Amino acid sequence: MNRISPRNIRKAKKSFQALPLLTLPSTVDEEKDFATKLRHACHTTGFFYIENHNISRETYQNALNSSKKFFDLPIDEKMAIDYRKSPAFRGYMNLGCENTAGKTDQRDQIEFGIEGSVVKNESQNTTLNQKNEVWKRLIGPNQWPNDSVPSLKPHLTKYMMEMEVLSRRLMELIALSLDLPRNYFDDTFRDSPNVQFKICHYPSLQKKDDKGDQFGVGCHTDSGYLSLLLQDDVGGLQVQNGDGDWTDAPPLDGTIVVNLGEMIQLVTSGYYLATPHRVKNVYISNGNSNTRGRYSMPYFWNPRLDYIVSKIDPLPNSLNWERPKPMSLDRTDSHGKAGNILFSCYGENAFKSLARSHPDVMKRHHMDLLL
Ligand SMILES: O=C(O)CCC(=O)C(=O)O
Ligand SMILES: [Fe+2]
Repeated sequence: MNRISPRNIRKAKKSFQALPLLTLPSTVDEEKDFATKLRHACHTTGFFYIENHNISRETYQNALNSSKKFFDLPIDEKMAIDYRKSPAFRGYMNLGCENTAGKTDQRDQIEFGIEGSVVKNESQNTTLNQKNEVWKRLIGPNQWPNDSVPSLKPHLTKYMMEMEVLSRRLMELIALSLDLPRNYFDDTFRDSPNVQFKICHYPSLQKKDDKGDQFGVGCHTDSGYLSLLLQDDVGGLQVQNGDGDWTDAPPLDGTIVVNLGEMIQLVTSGYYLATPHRVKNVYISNGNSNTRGRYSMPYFWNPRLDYIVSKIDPLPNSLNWERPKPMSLDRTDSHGKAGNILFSCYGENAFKSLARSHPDVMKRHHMDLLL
């Protein structure tokens, strides 16, 4: 099979200057018109804002406020839920723990997923060692700071429940936008989809004139289907267009930023785009650089871990290409690394993506995979 380089796949993407704002339909009558707009946004930018999303202000403000309380705690209290204790990469990640394409990210964060129990190897009662079931290692419990910030668990659990409803609705609308039956993606997300949910804190730059090139997270594409981002009013998120230029995705009150991941790019044979993005740290004048900064809540809506990715084949003829078709999509730019191979099993991609960014967890819990 012919391969084109990730650089050329990027070139094949159409340029954009600003990101669209879409109003989710309230009635079935509004869906057709919405689906056309959604198709255009997913095909040309892969990144857009939504309003009328039904996530209540109370729900997301509570989630954000409780999260800020956590980040304001002394470091030893935050480290009580250190993510390195978790084979499933869950918990608090201090500054310096994460990298994108080998460069340290300037953010700290708490990682959550679906509540589960560590999967054991039945015969030996030890942690799994079959390399081909590597995705089972992502199943496990969350770490909650129940003693230090008791409100965090109920507030984030409520937020995640509302985001699940929104994600399922968006997948239904995405199916319609591709001229597919509205339940087309139901099987992909049945039982327990691999939700990843994070609260990120991007510390302020130290000085006003510190323009620099300090990134909270470097240029990357997300690995799943949908990423739904709630950001505070600080800003710093940037999106790369088809010419390689960067467009700001500033905060718009009451909206959620949606972007598409590598899996949906793959299943649509590149008709929909997984768009590269990054976050720049900014200077906040009233901030103490240790505790204040930008806060964001990215929610990643991913397939169930054992889902074998299968392309929509053929893509409906009604989908017009407004840019050249990519010749191959079995490799993409992922987490800033060119030539990232995509496995057919979604869970393997998910594990690999975390493994790359978090070598400490690999050394502590998954040494057998490194040998
Ligand atoms: O915090 C943000 O604005 C974006 C975060 C992001 O892109 C990610 O964690 O994948
Ligand atoms: Fe991202």
